[in-house]
Amino acid sequence: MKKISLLGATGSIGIQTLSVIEAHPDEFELVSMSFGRNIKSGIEIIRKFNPRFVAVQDKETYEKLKLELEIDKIKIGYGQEALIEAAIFDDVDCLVNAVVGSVGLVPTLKAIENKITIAIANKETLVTAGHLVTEYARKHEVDLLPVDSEHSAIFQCLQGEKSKNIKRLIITASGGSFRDKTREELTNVTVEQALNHPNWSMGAKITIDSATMMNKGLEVIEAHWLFNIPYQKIDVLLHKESIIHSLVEFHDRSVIAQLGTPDMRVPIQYALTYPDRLPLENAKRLELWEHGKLHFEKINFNRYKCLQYAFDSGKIGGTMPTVLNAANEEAVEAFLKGKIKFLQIEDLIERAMDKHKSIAHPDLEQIQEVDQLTRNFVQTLIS
Ligand SMILES: NC(=O)C1=CN([C@@H]2O[C@H](COP(=O)(O)OP(=O)(O)OC[C@H]3O[C@@H](n4cnc5c(N)ncnc54)[C@H](OP(=O)(O)O)[C@@H]3O)[C@@H](O)[C@H]2O)C=CC1
Ligand SMILES: CC(=O)[C@@H](O)[C@H](O)COP(=O)(O)O
Ligand SMILES: [Mn+2]
Repeated sequence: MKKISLLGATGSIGIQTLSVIEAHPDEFELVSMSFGRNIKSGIEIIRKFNPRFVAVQDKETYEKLKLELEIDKIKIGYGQEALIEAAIFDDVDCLVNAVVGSVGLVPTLKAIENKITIAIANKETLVTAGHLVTEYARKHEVDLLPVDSEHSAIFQCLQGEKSKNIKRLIITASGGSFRDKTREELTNVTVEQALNHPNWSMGAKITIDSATMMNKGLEVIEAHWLFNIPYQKIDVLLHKESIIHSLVEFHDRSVIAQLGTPDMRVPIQYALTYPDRLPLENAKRLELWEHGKLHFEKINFNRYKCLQYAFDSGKIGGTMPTVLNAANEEAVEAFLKGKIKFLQIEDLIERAMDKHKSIAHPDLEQIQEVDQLTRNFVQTLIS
């Protein structure tokens, strides 16, 4: 029985993780969990899965939850300390980090210190402090298992392979909601249009990231850290069907790809069962003949500026990816709230990066400081 702590239980990845846990009651047990403020969904999950500890985002949600739950044996808490407690609660074997944003960083580091295997969906954590997370994982001999579909694909392609034989990683990108629009046509796009991803049903933040192509940028940085591969050996390929989840080219020109219908339960379950596999009964089988043609296109970096910024920040290194991530988190939130236009997201990121002088090999404190300063700077520009 694998004991799971799940951060971000009410989200898109969280709910799908719970469906995997529910499908295999003899394999997995939910020991602890967190959510933000979505108390209705949180209570449903608590009643169904009976976790021993629940963390919520703030005191107000905590007070409401206390009134709703008459079950004494569930411990609850709020804020950053509670998020950490949920991550490392009692005898947890595996932390599924499915929270959104860099708030997931410290709980991840603490879980690694406690020798808990990490199944990581929360890509912002790896972008903002990939060197710290991977150094910690090496030092404490903890597995860092990818949940993001592209990284799970690469991870599966690399099973039994030596990393010295890799020529390049090829990360596929759907192009997001606006892939058929020109840059000019992006000027007045709405939040509702941006949230309409062609292939995946996901949380709001990542869906906007897909539309700006920042999601792919974050994934490039995530791949750099997870697979210890230089940026020069990472390519992005437009593939609008999201059937090929990513590919690895080896020195002998052989290319291995991982395919499947777009269903996040597959990479989630693989991270939970690795190196084994379990059936996923109600997942749609891939029948390639149903798709007829698959499409591929070269990336135009002038069209997708956020992807260029992500490569730039990764190559500069130090605290520059922290700035990229924090500026993006703030800008996307502002766009979702209707405070800025779609194309201003990339402008704000560019301005934050231009202003910043990267600090090499930052420690946690420096990362947190740069993260906060960047957020303040972007908020000032917005207001
Ligand atoms: N969705 C997907 O298919 C994929 C997602 N990912 C990555 O996985 C992560 C989660 O994505 P997704 O599930 O789509 O996101 P969602 O927005 O659907 O869910 C986010 C979860 O985090 C909680 N949360 C949000 N902010 C805070 C906070 N400040 N403190 C504590 N908890 C918080 C939310 O709680 P509440 O509901 O109460 O607000 C919710 O449970 C992201 O990093 C994303 O990039 C990667 C690959 C695919
Ligand atoms: C499901 C998943 O892993 C997402 O990150 C997905 O990749 C988004 O698709 P695009 O960013 O390619 O549009
Ligand atoms: Mn992805």
